[in-house]
Amino acid sequence: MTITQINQPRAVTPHGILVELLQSTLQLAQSSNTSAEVLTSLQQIYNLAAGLEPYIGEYTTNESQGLKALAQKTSTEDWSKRFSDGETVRQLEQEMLSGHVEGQTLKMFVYLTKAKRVLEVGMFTGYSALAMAEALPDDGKLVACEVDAYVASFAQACFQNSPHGNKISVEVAPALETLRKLAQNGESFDLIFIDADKKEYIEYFHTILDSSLLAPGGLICVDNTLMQGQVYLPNEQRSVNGKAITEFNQVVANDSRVEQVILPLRDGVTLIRRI
Ligand SMILES: C[S@@+](CC[C@H](N)C(=O)[O-])C[C@H]1O[C@@H](n2cnc3c(N)ncnc32)[C@H](O)[C@@H]1O
Repeated sequence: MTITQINQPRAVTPHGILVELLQSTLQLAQSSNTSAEVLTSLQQIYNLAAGLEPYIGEYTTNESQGLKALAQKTSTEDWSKRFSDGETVRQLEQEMLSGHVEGQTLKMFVYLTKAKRVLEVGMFTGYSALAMAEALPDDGKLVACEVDAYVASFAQACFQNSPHGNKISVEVAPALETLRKLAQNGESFDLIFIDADKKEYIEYFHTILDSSLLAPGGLICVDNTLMQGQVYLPNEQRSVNGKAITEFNQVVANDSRVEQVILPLRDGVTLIRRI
C-alpha cells in the first residue's frame, strides 16, 4: 500500500496565528500557577477562536474531486527540493494555495457577477483558477498569469483531469508583462483576481485601472490584504510583504476612482469596483 504524505500547512492567516498563540498561552497557563477563573476564561476564548475555521469549512459546499486532487498533489510535493534543484525560480510552498473556503468564495463571485472572462494574476498550482473556471459558462475563459514554468506545467497537468480545465489558458511570464500585453490587445475581464508578487500589487492595480483590462461593472478581488495581521500591527513587526500590502491598502483607499471592502476571509480579500 502506498501511503501519501500530506504535510500540514502552517498558520498563515491572522486568525490561524491567533489560534496558535492562544493555544500556547493556554498551555503556559495550565503549566503555571494560574487561577481556575483565568484558566476557564482562556479555555473559552480558545474554543471560540479554534472552532471558527473548521466550522466554516464543514458547512461550506464541498470542493470538487478535481480541486481536492489538486490540493492533495500540492501538499505532497517537496517544494524546497524543487527550489534547491533549480526547477522553480523561487521558493514556493503549499501555504500559497488558497484552498476550499476561499476557492468556494471566488467561485461564488464568478456566479454572482455572471463573469464570462476572468483574469488571474498569480496562479501557483491552479487551485483558485480551477475553482473560478468551474463557475464559468462553457464558453467562458480564464487567463492565468504565472511566472514559474514548473508550477505552470504542474497546474496544467491537474487541469487536464477536470472537465473545466479547457477554459483556462496560462501565460508563463512576469505578470506585468502579460497585463501590458493583454491591455495593448484591448482585452478586458469581468473579474480579476490578484494574488502574485505582493511588492507589485500597486503596479498591477494601476495597470488595470489605467487600461481597459477591467470590463465596465467588473470586480477586482485581491488576496492577502491583511497579510497575517501585519497591516495593523506596528511597523517594526512588518515583513517586506507586510509593508508592501500596507502601502497597497493605502493606495486603494486614496484612489477616488474605486470603492472597496476588505473581507476578513483567510488572509484578507479586498473587493474593488470602479465607481
Ligand atoms: C500565492 S501564489 C498564488 C496562489 C493561487 N492563486 C491559489 O489561490 O492557489 C502566488 C503565485 O504567483 C507567482 N508569482 C510571483 N511573482 C509573479 C510575477 N511577477 N508574475 C507572475 N507570477 C508571479 C508565484 O510563482 C506563485 O505561484
